[in-house]
This record gives sequence, C-alpha cells and structure tokens, in this order.
Amino acid sequence: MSWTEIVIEIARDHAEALSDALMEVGALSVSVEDADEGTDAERPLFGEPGMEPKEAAWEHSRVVALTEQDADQAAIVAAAAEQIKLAAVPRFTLRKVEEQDWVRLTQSQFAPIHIGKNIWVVPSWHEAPDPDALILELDPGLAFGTGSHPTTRLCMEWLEAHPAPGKTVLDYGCGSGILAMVAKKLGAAQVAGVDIDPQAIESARDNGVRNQCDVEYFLPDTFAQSAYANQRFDVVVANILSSPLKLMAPMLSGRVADGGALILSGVLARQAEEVAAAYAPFIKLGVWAEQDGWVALHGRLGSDTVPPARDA
Ligand SMILES: C[S@@+](CC[C@H](N)C(=O)[O-])C[C@H]1O[C@@H](n2cnc3c(N)ncnc32)[C@H](O)[C@@H]1O
Repeated sequence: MSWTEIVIEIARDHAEALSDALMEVGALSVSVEDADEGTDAERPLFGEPGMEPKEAAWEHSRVVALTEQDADQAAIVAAAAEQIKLAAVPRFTLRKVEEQDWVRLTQSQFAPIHIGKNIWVVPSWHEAPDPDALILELDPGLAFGTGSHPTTRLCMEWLEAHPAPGKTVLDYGCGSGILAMVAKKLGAAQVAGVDIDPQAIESARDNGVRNQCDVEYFLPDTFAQSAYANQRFDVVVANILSSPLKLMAPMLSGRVADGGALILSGVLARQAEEVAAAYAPFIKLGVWAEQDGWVALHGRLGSDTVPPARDA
C-alpha cells in the first residue's frame, strides 16, 4: 500500500494548531519540522534530555501530514484551514510515500556504539561486534541513555578507567540504567539507580533483566525509604543538568562514602566552575575529561586535592 504526504510550510505560530486540525479532518499522522533545516537560516536546537534547554524555537515550520493515497488532500487542507480560521487555505505540495519495511528502516539507523576501550552498546537486532568486550544490549526507547550522548559516554569511560570490583555504586538520574549496568558488569558488588521519571525506572528494570544485571532501581521518595536510606556509596555518578546538580550538592555529596568518588556529568565546559563551586563545601571537584563541549567532573570525599584529569 502507498500513502501521500501533504507538505505545508507555515509560520511557527500556526503549526501546532494546523497539525491538530489536520489530524481531526483525516490525516493519519502529522509531524512538524523545521522548514529551515539544512539551510543557512537553520537555528541550532538541542532536543535530547541532558542537553541545554531550548533558547529559541525555529522560525518557519513544515507540517507534514500522512494520508491515504486516495484521500482528497485538497479537501483535507481546506477543512483544516477552516477549522482554525486561517485567512486563506495554505499552499501545499504532495509527496508519494512508497511502502517500505519500516521496522527494518528504523533499525538500520541504530548501529552498535563503541565506548571507551572495551565497551559496546548493541541494539538487540545486531550481533555483538566483539563478544569478548563488555556488551550492553540496549534498544533506543523512552529513557535517556543509549551511549550516543557525550555526557553518558564520559561517565562510562570514567567507570571503565576506575573499575570498582566489590564496591558500591549509586547512579543518580539513571535513565535507561546504562551507567548502573556498566558499573555492575565491571564488578561492583552492589549498585542502585534512582530516577525522577517512572518510565525511566521501568525501562532500567527491563534493561537490567535483559542484561542480567542485578541492580535495584528507585524513584527518589522510595529510595529514601529503602534499605539504602542512609547508605553512602564508594562511587556516586550523576548525569543530570548543571542546575539540578547544583541544587543536589548537599544530597549527592552526602551519599559518598569516605574516600569515595563523585562523578558529575551533563555539565557544559563553561558551567564547570560554577558546579564545582556548589560542591566545594563538600567535595573538591575538577574536570576529568571533555567531549564535544561537555565535561565530566570528579573528586573524592575527604581529599584536599582534585584528582588528575584523564589527559593530564
Ligand atoms: C541525562 S539523563 C542521564 C541518563 C543516564 N544516566 C545516562 O548517563 O545516559 C538524566 C536523567 O536524570 C533524571 N533526572 C532529572 N532530574 C532528576 C532528579 N531531580 N532526581 C533524579 N533523577 C533526575 C532524568 O529523568 C533522566 O533520566
């Protein structure tokens, strides 16, 4: 079966309403894109959780509505325009969409990711490229943490460079559970993960089962009432944005055992000093490594000095 896409370029202010109206009058699905994407007018936007909040949305939108091939596309556009009382029916073009193997197409966009020296994150439909490596089977899903983002990779590389066999690890802001699972696979004795998002907890638990990683995951309030309520950990890793990290300084520092390590990620290089300043009353933090403008900070509780940077 084939479909036809209706493509309408429209001012950003109208895009959301037009997209809702198109759905109501017969479109099968609608997406709104940046009409300036790929041109000199394109504005940088960052959408992944863990990245800087959007400062400005794009200027011009492209609304793309999928319809049955034999639908009356002109009538659909006219009805949608009338529904939201546009002054005129917007101009549109049509694109034919051939049937494809959508599952295969989507899957082909996610390849195994090599991280650090010996870690591979491998989608379930791929063979592990190196069966002797530390393999995490992870599919892209609702929770952040597939290893594609520098903030995640920096933490994974830190964990690999500082294995803690037999130690305790807390992954605060665990998302998919990727960091907790790396810690566990590197030999940590006891690992806990916490996230504010119930969907993240659910997917972290699923991923734990799939990867045979015995990690316990909690929402913050249940964590505070769990057997871990007063526990301090040998390693605490938190990949969250700089503002919440600053607010959490007393809480996260209070979770680190004497001589234990704290690793913070989700921090832009220019934010490193202010984040380190928020933790200074508790733990001396310094930059461990930088990737694509993001840094990971680290420090040890009770140490007067900042541990060396990776490339020092
Ligand atoms: C950037 S993701 C990191 C996910 C994963 N740890 C990684 O490194 O890829 C940040 C995660 O922190 C969670 N988060 C944000 N604020 C939080 C808070 N105040 N307490 C606990 N988790 C939080 C988000 O729901 C999200 O899953």
